[in-house]
Amino acid sequence: MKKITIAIDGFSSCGKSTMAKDLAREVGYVYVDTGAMYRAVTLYALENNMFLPDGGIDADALRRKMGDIGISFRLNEATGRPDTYLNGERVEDKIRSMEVSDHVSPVAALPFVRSAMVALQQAMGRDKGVVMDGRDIGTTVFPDAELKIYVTASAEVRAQRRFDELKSKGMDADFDDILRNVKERDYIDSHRDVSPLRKADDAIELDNSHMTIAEQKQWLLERFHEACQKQAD
Ligand SMILES: Nc1ncnc2c1ncn2[C@@H]1O[C@H](COP(=O)(O)OP(=O)(O)OP(=O)(O)O)[C@@H](O)[C@H]1O
Ligand SMILES: Nc1ccn([C@@H]2O[C@H](COP(=O)(O)O)[C@@H](O)[C@H]2O)c(=O)n1
Repeated sequence: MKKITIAIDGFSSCGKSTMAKDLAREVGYVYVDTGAMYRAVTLYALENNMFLPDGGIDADALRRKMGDIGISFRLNEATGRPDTYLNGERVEDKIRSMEVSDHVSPVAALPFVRSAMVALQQAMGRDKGVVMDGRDIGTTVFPDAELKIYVTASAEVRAQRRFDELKSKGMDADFDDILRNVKERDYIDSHRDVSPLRKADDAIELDNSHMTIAEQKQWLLERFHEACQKQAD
């Protein structure tokens, strides 16, 4: 069967990567978490003191250093999932911190950051057989993807899911703080000039507010088989 490209976009913390990883594993495709790439650039900027005292980013300093930022994924044998590496260091935990979450959207709005990440993502998906999740995969990275999904859920449901996740990992979590971050990122991501978050015209919308993980996995698998069938006809 010919491999296809699957683009999963949507708001923060709505379950995109959970769905994407599950599907990739089920059908033997490569999974790419593009949010992790923007998070890695943000971590680099934080660790290299590129944020100004007022919280803004020193864009010129980051632009000069873009060539020094190496982002890659390596399969974690224990989890069976890819981990994110920044210049050879495994940064999977660091990039999920609240500090990175609080700084990532302004970094991801910078045109030179986006063009560098989009080029990497297009190279990763060149041979198809990829499930990629993010904000602009169906609109900018792979506008010709055979299957595009746009996931939504209420901000409160999403914040609760993230809160539960952090608690279950034994990490500090404050619901109001998470809700504020989710809403703030949604706003910046959907209002930036370059590739704002929006549903591609040909994307299938899924509101998973009242779905279980197992139900959304099954739903996506069905959409995958339909898209493959359409491709074969
Ligand atoms: N249908 C669901 N019901 C309950 N919890 C869910 C559901 N889907 C995902 N989750 C949980 O919600 C949390 C956020 O999911 P996930 O990380 O997949 O979202 P995301 O959209 O990829 O987020 P981000 O954009 O921030 O990377 C995870 O803890 C995940 O296990
Ligand atoms: N294709 C993408 C993916 C992500 N972003 C930005 O990164 C932030 C973190 O992404 P998560 O998926 O890990 O939540 C996100 O809020 C966006 O600002 C992006 O711009 N494009």
